[in-house]
Parts: sequence; structure tokens; C-alpha cells
Amino acid sequence: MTTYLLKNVSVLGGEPQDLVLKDGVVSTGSTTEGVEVIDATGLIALPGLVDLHTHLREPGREDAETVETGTHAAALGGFTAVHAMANTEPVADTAGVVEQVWRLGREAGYCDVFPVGAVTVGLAGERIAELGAMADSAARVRVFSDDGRCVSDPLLMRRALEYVKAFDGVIAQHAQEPRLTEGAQMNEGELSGRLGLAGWPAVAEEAIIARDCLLAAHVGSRLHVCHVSTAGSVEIVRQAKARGWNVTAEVTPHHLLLTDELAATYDPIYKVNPPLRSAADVEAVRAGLADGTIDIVATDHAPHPHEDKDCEWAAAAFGMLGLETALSVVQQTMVDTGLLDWAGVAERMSYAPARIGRLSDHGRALEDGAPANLVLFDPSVSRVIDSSETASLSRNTPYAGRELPGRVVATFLRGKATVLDGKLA
Ligand SMILES: NC(=O)N[C@@H](CC(=O)O)C(=O)O
Ligand SMILES: [Zn+2]
Ligand SMILES: [Zn+2]
Repeated sequence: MTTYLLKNVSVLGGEPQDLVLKDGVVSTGSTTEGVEVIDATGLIALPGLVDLHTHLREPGREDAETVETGTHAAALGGFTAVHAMANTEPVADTAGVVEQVWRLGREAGYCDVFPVGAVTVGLAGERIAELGAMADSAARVRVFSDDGRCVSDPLLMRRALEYVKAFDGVIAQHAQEPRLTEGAQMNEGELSGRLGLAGWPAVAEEAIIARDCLLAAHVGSRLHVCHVSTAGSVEIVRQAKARGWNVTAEVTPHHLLLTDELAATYDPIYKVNPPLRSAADVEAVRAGLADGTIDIVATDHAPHPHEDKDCEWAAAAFGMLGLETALSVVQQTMVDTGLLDWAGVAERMSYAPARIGRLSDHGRALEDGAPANLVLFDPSVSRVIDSSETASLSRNTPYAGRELPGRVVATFLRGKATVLDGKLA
């Protein structure tokens, strides 16, 4: 295996130093013999990014994405671990399916894949799935979610929260009260009325988050809130944390950058669940991510083939790509605005998501002996996003034609380069 010497690299934005990647681990000393030298002057090293929320679509929708293509996109985005959501066909609600997804990730070798297990059988919201069997399987599932659907039955949610305590699991809730969002198409507000698109009220998200925080506190379990999108949601999570409840939350890159104004184009590339919200909501989720109320950034990478997106708004699928652009969007919205430094980015895109997912070999500081999972990032350049250049099988990026700052130069998984010079290695 190649030994790499990263010359003059700025770890978390600090003073330039050398890092050696040898036999799968990091060392801060220097060696010169038999090494491949990478001039990392001006580059920032971050621990390999960890995504708690990715849709890889395999099994079942291999026309949209596969574990192989999705993990290529992940590596190009600087990720060394992704959690693959359970809304596949068949649903990842048994030990057999989660082991299959986990193994496909290992075989592809670009990024570790940690399957998320479904909370209910078939995501139908009626019976709890085999959570314990998934936890005990080779995939060691710790995160459970019916994402795409809300676990709306409060008794089922309570039982699931109680159940996962036995193996230190967490329920990741897609917070959407179904009765308040029937037929909903975009953020409810003055604009939805003007555009004639059915509104999706903030309270549909906030009511479920409030309920679930109370349930998690009542049974003493861990709750994670997927894709927080409104100012009110941030406030509820803030209050839950102030009371010492075990609640964590994520925000997506697109909810940090884009607003509901984009719906005025009627271009379904901007159609996503939860919907893009107002500028005031964007400001609130940025502030919540900065002050730690929102723990992490998660991509909610949601590939869809063109026939499901290139149609009229109401008929189009919800979802957008995110893996290859996440770090750039975070640079633009959080670092270049002065809201976070690079150490803060490492916390929110690597350490904290690894802790929530109970991963041991990811989300580790780049110190002597740590697994060599890291990304080299150049924040000084910018690029115009071209949807035809993605490694994903789908093309539904909302950033096509936009200029975004920064570029992933290299990614290493256990010391092996998965990306070099910005290309798959
Ligand atoms: N985010 C989306 O708009 N879509 C996701 C489901 C989800 O995350 O709720 C998908 O699976 O396509
Ligand atoms: Zn969701
Ligand atoms: Zn999702």
C-alpha cells in the first residue's frame, strides 16, 4: 500500500505541518523513504466526512443510483462514511437487506456504507421492524428511520424509542405530520398562494418535533431529527437541549443556501422534502448550526432519474443530489460568512455524525495512530457546477450553473486514496 506524505497541510485550518499516511493510520512525524509526496500547501485537511443521511437507492432503484455510483459521489465530496437510508425496494427492514447494503459498500471500497434500518415493516407505519436483528447483524445498525415517511403514530414512535435503548440505537425521525401535508408541494406562505401550489406549513414539521422531543424525554431515549428546515423547529430543539434531553438534529446543505423563492421558476429541480423555506428560516438554521442547536450537516442526497424530475412540478419526485457539493455549500454559507471555522465544520460534518451513528473508526481527530480517513480541501478556488460531471447516476443537482467555492482535492479511506487530483483514484 502506498505511503503518502502530505507536505505543509493545514489540519482544521491550523499552521502548516506534515502528515504521513502509512499502513492505514495517521502519523504526525515525517518520513521520506518510499513515499508519495503530495504538496498540500494551501490545502486544509479535515477528518473524513460522515453523512448520516444518504439515499443510495440500491436495492431496487438502480436506475437512480447504486451503492457503487453513490459511494463514488461520496468520495468525490470528501466523505469516508455514509449512512444509507432504508427507503429502498425491498425496504431495509431485515438483517438480510442491511447486510447486503453493508457488503456492497465494502466491495465497492470507496466509502464505508452504514445502512439505516427501517423503523416499521415496509415503512408502512404499522408494525415495528426487526430492530434487534438489524442491530446484531454484520451491519451493526444503530440508526433507524422510516425517512421519506414520518413515524406518525405516537404509540409506535414511543415503542421504537424504547426498543432501541437496548443497543444504544437512535430513531431518526422524518418530521412531517401527514394530515397537515396531504398534497403539499412547497413551503406554505404568501408565495405558495401566488404560485397556486399547495402549501406545506412549518407547523407540520414543528408539531412532530415537539411531540417526539417529549416522547424521547419521557422514555429516556435518543431522538435524532432529520432535515430541520424552519425557524420554529430550531427553537423547539434549542428548548429540548436546554432541558438536557437527548435530542440531536441535522440540516441539509440546500436548506442552508436555497429559499422557496426558487419555486417561482416552477422547475422541479427545487422540489424537495421538506420544502425550501423562507430567507428568515435559512437565517435561523444557519444560526442554529453555528450555536450547536443543530448538531450536524447531513446531505439527504436523493437521486432521481430524469423522467421523475423533468416533468411538471406537481408530478415530480421530491429530492436533490448533495454529496459532491455539500462541503462547498457549507464553506459558502457557514465559513465564508464567518459563522464557523474549519474546526467547527469538522465537528458538524465528521465528529458529531460519527458519534450519533456510534461509529468508532470515523470522525476521529487527525492525530498519531488515528485511522487515515481524511479529506484534503482547497478553499481558495471556485467552480461552476455542471450536472453532467457528477459521479451520481442521476443529474438532479439544484446547483447546476452556480459558482460554489472550494474543491475536494483528495480523499483517503484507511490510508488508501479514493480521490486524487479531484478525480476518482
Ligand atoms: N428528501 C427528499 O425530498 N426525498 C427523499 C426522502 C426524504 O428524505 O424524505 C427521497 O428518498 O427521495
Ligand atoms: Zn426525509
Ligand atoms: Zn432523506
